[in-house]
Amino acid sequence: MASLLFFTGTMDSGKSTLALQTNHNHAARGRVGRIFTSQDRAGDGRLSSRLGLSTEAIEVDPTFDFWEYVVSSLTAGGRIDYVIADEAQFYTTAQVEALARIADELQIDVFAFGILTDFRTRLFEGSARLVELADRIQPLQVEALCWCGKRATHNARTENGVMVTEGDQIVVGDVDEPGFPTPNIGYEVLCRQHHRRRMTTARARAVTTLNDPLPFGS
Ligand SMILES: Nc1ncnc2c1ncn2[C@@H]1O[C@H](COP(=O)(O)OP(=O)(O)O)[C@@H](O)[C@H]1O
Ligand SMILES: Cc1cn([C@H]2C[C@H](O)[C@@H](COP(=O)(O)O)O2)c(=O)[nH]c1=O
Repeated sequence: MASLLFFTGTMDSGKSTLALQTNHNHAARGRVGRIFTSQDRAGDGRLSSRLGLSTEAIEVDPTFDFWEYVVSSLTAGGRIDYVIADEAQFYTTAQVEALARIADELQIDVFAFGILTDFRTRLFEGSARLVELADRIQPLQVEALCWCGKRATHNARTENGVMVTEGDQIVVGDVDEPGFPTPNIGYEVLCRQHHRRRMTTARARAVTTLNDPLPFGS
C-alpha cells in the first residue's frame, strides 16, 4: 500500500535536506520519482537545502493540478514510483487532496515536507489538510533550537529586525539571511514562550545589556 507521509518541523529543521535524501535513497534503488516544490528561496523550479545541495524541481503554483500531471505522465508511458513534495505548506487544500488520491488510487508513495504554522502561529492551508489526511505525521528528528536552548516550535517573522505579528501569510525569506530574498524580512525560530513574548535573539540581547550593572569605578 502506498502512503502519504508528512514530515514537518520549524524553518531550518532540515526538511529540504531530508527531501533530497529521501529522493536520493529511492533513486539509488532504481525507483523513479518526481520532485515538486513551491516558492523555494533558490528560485522557481529549484528545491534547495541550507546544507548546499539543491536539485531541479517542478514548481507548484495554486493552479497546478497534481492529478492531471501524474495521470498524463503515466498515460504517456512515463513511470512514477514516488513523489517528493517540498514547501507543502503553500499548497492548496485541493492540491493536498490530489496527493492523497495519487497515493490511494495510483499506489504512488507521496513524501510531503513543510512547516505547520505561520509567523502568527496559525496553520497554513496545505499543512492543515496534510495533518487531516496523512497516513503519518513525522516531526523532524534534528531539533531546531530557540536562542534559550529549548526546542524551537514556532516561526517568528522580523521586519527590519523587529518581530511582527501582522502581514501577508506568505513572504519568502530565511533565518540565516534577513533581507533575502525579500528586502527587510527575516525569520527566527523560537520556543512558544519566547514567541509569545516576542523575545527574539536581538531583543533578548538588548534587554540583557540594559540590565547589566555599571562596571565598578565608573
Ligand atoms: N554549516 C552547517 N553545518 C552543518 N549543518 C548545517 C549547516 N548549515 C545548516 N545545517 C543544517 O541544515 C539544517 C537546515 O536544513 P534545511 O533542509 O535547509 O531546513 P528546512 O528545509 O527545514 O528549512 C539546519 O537545521 C542544520 O541542521
Ligand atoms: C513562518 C513563515 C514562513 N514563510 C516562508 C519563509 C520561507 O520562504 C518558507 C519556509 O521555508 P523553510 O525551507 O522551511 O525554511 O516559508 C512564510 O511565507 N510565512 C510564514 O509565516
